[in-house]
Amino acid sequence: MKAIVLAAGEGVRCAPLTNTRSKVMLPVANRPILEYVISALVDNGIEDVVLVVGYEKEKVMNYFGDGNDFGARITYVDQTSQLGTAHAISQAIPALGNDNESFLVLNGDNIIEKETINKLITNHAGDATVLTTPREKVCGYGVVMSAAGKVKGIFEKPTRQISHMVNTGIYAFNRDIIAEIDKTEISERGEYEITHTLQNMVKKDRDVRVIVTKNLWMDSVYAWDLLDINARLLANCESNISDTSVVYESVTLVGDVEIGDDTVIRPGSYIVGPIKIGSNCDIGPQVTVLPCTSIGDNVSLGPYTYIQNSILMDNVRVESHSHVSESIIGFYCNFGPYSICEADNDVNIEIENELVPVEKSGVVIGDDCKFGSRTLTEAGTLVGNNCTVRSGTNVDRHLPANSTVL
Ligand SMILES: CC(=O)N[C@H]1[C@@H](OP(=O)(O)O)O[C@H](CO)[C@@H](O)[C@@H]1O
Repeated sequence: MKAIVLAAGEGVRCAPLTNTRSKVMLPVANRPILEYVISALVDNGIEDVVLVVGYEKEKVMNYFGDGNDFGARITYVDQTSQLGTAHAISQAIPALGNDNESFLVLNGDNIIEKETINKLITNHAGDATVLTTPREKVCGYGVVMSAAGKVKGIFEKPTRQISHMVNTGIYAFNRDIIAEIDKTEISERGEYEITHTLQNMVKKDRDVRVIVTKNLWMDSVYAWDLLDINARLLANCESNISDTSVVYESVTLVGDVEIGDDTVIRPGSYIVGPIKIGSNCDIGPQVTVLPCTSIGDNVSLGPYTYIQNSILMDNVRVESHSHVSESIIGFYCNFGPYSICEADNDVNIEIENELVPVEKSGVVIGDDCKFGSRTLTEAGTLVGNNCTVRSGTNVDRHLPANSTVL
């Protein structure tokens, strides 16, 4: 069996993190989301992957190459305009070859477990099989109504809560879906949507089946959702300290801590797993890192810094006495001494002119930002790429890219 993985979209609601890379390339537990999708396929013996790319495609192609390093054979299909999921699939189908075998379709930005894919492969029957999962809140998703294992209706982002079964966007299709995709009309959202194709098939009494999974399926709609995904993935991490790293004797490591090559953890630091720390980092002395934190490569954390439940991407530098909680910090950011990325409960974050309530939130900071000393970035703030925040200032609202706060 082969798989089509959809990785062309931008992920606008994850901005600013997606301003210069697509959502599938955002790191969680120090790996891009898409790498977990490809691993789950390879672990099920699916090595032929057609990757539909578009937005910032070079970053995807440079990282995954021909797929060999990941145990896969990747063929890229360029979806030059993002006209919807049905359109993306139709562009990719020719790359599957002519063997008439059924195939899988997955989103490149959802985390799934190997067993879930196995269940879909082994239970696929009929013309199409839709993988669903129960969710209390279905807002923003496609939802599925079913009876006796058959789809009775599939509705894209309905305004009313008509079912608790979310469409995961993971499917097994027979090749004759191609003819149905070709007939799909443009939706009211202005896209060719595979859910629309499936609904048309249901109406024609074609055999569209449903499989329910209660296994892990995680989607990052907003940037801060990455923290939940990060925590779930770190729960599987095991203690592993590279032989080439140096961990001073007075360092306390509690629980599962992974430390990459050539990283130094200086005296008096206190690190509570699950935590992943990349290669070539310089941590401490007297640094506290608490669960569930991922620290990328070439990160430096100065004396007495405190980091908790956060993602620090590669090449971040946090100077002494700084504090980062519940936050996501993009590549190549710098914080001067005594900087605070604050966290708070029940924060409303404005995204695309909508206020999104978040139970607990810190800040989300894009790439290449420079903070002077004694800066305070308030909970719920999004800072665009390449901003400069001068010493002693507060950031109390979203900053567009390239801003300077004096
Ligand atoms: C048109 C389409 O394919 N919509 C899918 C797809 O939505 P996006 O907004 O394109 O991510 O993925 C969702 C799962 O992440 C699924 O619930 C939904 O039905």
